[in-house]
Amino acid sequence: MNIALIAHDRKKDEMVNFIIAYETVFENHILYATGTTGTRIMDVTKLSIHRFMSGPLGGDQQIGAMVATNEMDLIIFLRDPLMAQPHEPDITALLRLCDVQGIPCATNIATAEILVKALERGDFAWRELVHKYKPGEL
Ligand SMILES: O=C(CO)COP(=O)(O)O
Repeated sequence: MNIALIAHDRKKDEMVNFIIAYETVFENHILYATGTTGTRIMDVTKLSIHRFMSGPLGGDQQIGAMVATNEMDLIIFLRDPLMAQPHEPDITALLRLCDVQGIPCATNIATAEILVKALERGDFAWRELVHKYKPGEL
């Protein structure tokens, strides 16, 4: 399963602690992240993560491109709802694309926990079928 991990600055500690708690689940999947989030997680876990650009430099858009082509299966995006971001249009675009493609996207830790437990149970196994098709074929 392709999973994207993204956290705004004041949510990064929460993200890191969350990933540590569920490292044994995440180690079975292909992980992607925006630049700084990925570095922070790799610093404290054994996980290997493909890092895109930092969010403000286009990382959200790069993950959005994978969503657009239906290659991303699940996103955990711990947004900071109390601080304006310079790249707000990119964030909105990514969330919109998740709705376009019907991709599960948790924007807070409570939802993230539910999605990870579902992932652990195999509830998203049907997504593997999607990978058999080229972008646009479905
Ligand atoms: O800004 C972000 C997402 O919108 C996150 O980017 P970083 O992980 O590079 O801090």
